[in-house]
Amino acid sequence: MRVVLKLGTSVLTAGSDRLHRPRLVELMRDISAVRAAGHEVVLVTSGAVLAGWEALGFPPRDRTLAEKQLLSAVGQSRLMHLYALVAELYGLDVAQILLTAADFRHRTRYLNARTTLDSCLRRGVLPIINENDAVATSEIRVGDNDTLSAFVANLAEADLLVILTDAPGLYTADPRTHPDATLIPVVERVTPDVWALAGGAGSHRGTGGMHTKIQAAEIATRAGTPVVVAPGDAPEALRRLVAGEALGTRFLENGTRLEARKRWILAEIAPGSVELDEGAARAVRERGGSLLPAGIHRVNGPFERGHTVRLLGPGGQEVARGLTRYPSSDLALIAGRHSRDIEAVLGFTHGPEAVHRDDLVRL
Ligand SMILES: Nc1ncnc2c1ncn2[C@@H]1O[C@H](COP(=O)(O)OP(=O)(O)O)[C@@H](O)[C@H]1O
Ligand SMILES: N[C@@H](CCC(=O)OP(=O)(O)O)C(=O)O
Repeated sequence: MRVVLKLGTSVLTAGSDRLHRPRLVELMRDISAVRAAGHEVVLVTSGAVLAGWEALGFPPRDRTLAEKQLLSAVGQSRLMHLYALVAELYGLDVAQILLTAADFRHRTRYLNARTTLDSCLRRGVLPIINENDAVATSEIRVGDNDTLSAFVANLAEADLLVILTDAPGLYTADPRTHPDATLIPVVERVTPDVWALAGGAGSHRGTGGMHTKIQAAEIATRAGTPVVVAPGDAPEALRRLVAGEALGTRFLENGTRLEARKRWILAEIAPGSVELDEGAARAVRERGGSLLPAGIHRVNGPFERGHTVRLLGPGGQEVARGLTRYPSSDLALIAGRHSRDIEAVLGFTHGPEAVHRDDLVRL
């Protein structure tokens, strides 16, 4: 299972006004146990602003963007330093990936982020993601890490998104102000009724309260990834959730991940195409295999890396549609050649496939 775990500031501080070291150790132990059981974990963390505030001796609260940027610039490296220290206790290496909304919007940046994330997971390194607050102006900010974690779950094609927070889950009303509110264990679909539970603006604490968690749930479940909002102080929360235990609120996925992805690929406008030889057309059509450059005899561009292209059989009929890993200019140079020659021809490689089977929809 590939899990994206989001830790809010409230979890990392454990009710105090600084990063709570013992809590970090507990959380890392939980992550390490889940990884030892064979799962992949991607961490999305908040806490940079808080860490900066702590490092500068708790200056008076100032919620302007400039101050947040300063505090996160100071705090991000300290936050990572702490993560590296506690990860080392469990023999884990960590990697820092800082993203903004622009990285999800631009195809090439999106694909590059995905490649780096994949490389970390392949090498057993724990990727730790936060918003790049220091450079994120209002137009390119995601703005809150709940939403960021949903974008990351899509990027990573996660099987589960776990959002740990200081509430035990989604309640029928904000439990801080409504002591009689009760836990909702399962949300089948994010409807207006569900949105209404988050309370109006102003009832939220932290960056977004429950509102941004529901938004994250909507984004991820729509792409086929289930989401759990659970209490960050529950012992071994991640291990228990991955094992299927009911804890907090579970938002059920809306269709399968593959269907969501295929819908997305088919919805793309695809002016570019590649013409396949008989063998490649058969491999793609009959076995749903990846398309290698060797099976391409003509490239009809222009198109960029990550664009949707039509895969045409020898008779000119469209056999499939998929996302190309190479732009048309590069693909023209490696068409008809063995994948092991890619690096020699281009001077770099984005992998052996022109279109990977995960990115391909047969027609
Ligand atoms: N319906 C609700 N159920 C649970 N919590 C809610 C609800 N509405 C608002 N909240 C508030 O959302 C808070 C969690 O969000 P937030 O403070 O932003 O945490 P984090 O730092 O983990 O993102 C809870 O402490 C709670 O006061
Ligand atoms: N990027 C910011 C966190 C923003 C955020 O969404 O915080 P939270 O509501 O605590 O998850 C930081 O590192 O401080």
